Amino acid sequence: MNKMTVKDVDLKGKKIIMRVDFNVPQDKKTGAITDDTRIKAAIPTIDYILKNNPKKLILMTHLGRPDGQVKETLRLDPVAQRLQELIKTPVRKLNDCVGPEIAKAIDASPEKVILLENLRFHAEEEENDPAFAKQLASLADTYVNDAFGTAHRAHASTEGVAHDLPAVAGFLLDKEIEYLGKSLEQPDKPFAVILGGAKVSDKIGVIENLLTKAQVLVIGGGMAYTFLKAQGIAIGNSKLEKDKIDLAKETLQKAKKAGVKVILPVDHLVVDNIDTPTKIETTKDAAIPDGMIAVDIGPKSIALFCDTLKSAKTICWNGPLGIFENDKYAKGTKEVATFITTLKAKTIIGGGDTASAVAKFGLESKMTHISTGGGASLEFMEGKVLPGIAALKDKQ
Ligand SMILES: Nc1ncnc2c1ncn2[C@@H]1O[C@H](COP(=O)(O)OP(=O)(O)O)[C@@H](O)[C@H]1O
Ligand SMILES: O=C(OP(=O)(O)O)[C@H](O)COP(=O)(O)O
Ligand SMILES: [Mg+2]
Repeated sequence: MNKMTVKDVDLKGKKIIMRVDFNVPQDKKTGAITDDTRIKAAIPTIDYILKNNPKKLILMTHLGRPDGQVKETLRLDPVAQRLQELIKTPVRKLNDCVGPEIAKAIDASPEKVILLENLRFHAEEEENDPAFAKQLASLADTYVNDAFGTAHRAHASTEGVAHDLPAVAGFLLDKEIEYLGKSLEQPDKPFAVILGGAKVSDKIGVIENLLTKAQVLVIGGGMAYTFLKAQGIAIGNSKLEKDKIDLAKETLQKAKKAGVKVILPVDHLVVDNIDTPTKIETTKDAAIPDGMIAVDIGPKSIALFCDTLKSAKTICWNGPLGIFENDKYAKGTKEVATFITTLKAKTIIGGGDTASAVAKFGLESKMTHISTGGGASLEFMEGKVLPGIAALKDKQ
């Protein structure tokens, strides 16, 4: 990567502000962190900075999508607690991320490592508001970006702040770009992409560009139902992105023209209620009965997905194929994940939740690479310049 890193700047005696992606999966009921991969992934950079005697290391991240409001369940206290355990160094967690009181609290903190409160409690973060970015910048002397998972967002903490301070990359960002760049430049063919998950409107747009790279596209999870609807198939109350139906239709036509094989689920596990189901059934075909919600792909789809993937030489996967957090809805994701580990193929997994699924099934060491970024790795794969990376200083 042609960007300066923490190794290229003087850290001693300086206040360093570092954007990390600690947007970790949490248990819906208790708020407990269910997977700390993203916290662990930032530790090499944190350790390196601390070894170089900075005055302070100020960490900042978002958690979830609170949409500019303070949401008690999305405060970062559990993240600070886990970070402190992992780095074996005390962490001071503050209750906001900007303002004179925060600047004072940082200076007064006996702890060297500070974690600011969830950036997305302020709408200005996602608006990339220059005044908000300046407030963040005013807390430090140097900016480090190690948030690969959020590098596709042009937000105040990932892009704006880089205009106000010397801005360099951390080791995770550098490593992710290096790896994905090398392995996806000329992937061994057939190259298959598996797309699932819940961020349909965010990620459906990447497919068009992927049609020039991949030979096979397997679509499951929350991503599948907008495509099935576009084909006139009944989807009950399953996840639907209404204003993307036309885009899904066009995408399917473009894929046909480009000769890219698109595989969608042919059966599903459906429930009447996600959290408290009284009915759990497998459909006989792709159609979903009225009032029912698809929570996983069905057994015929598992077989079809595995059969489609068996000859792939490179597989990139973002987005679980069902609501795997619930063991009853995890079979599709688990079986396909297990199957691809048996292939002679390069397996690249990306995304906070997909990585967490792979960890839950104990398959981490059997995949070729696990990236901390889902949307970020998809946009990188498309060939887009990620704004969080573009804003950093070029190597001289
Ligand atoms: N059929 C489905 N309906 C609703 N949500 C789903 C479905 N299948 C998967 N999901 C959800 O998608 C979420 C992850 O999506 P996303 O954030 O896009 O993936 P990643 O973090 O790997 O990039 C998971 O929390 C999972 O429960
Ligand atoms: O979890 C993330 O992305 P992912 O779900 O695509 O892996 C990142 O932290 C970005 O979060 P966002 O999609 O709310 O901007
Ligand atoms: Mg996610």
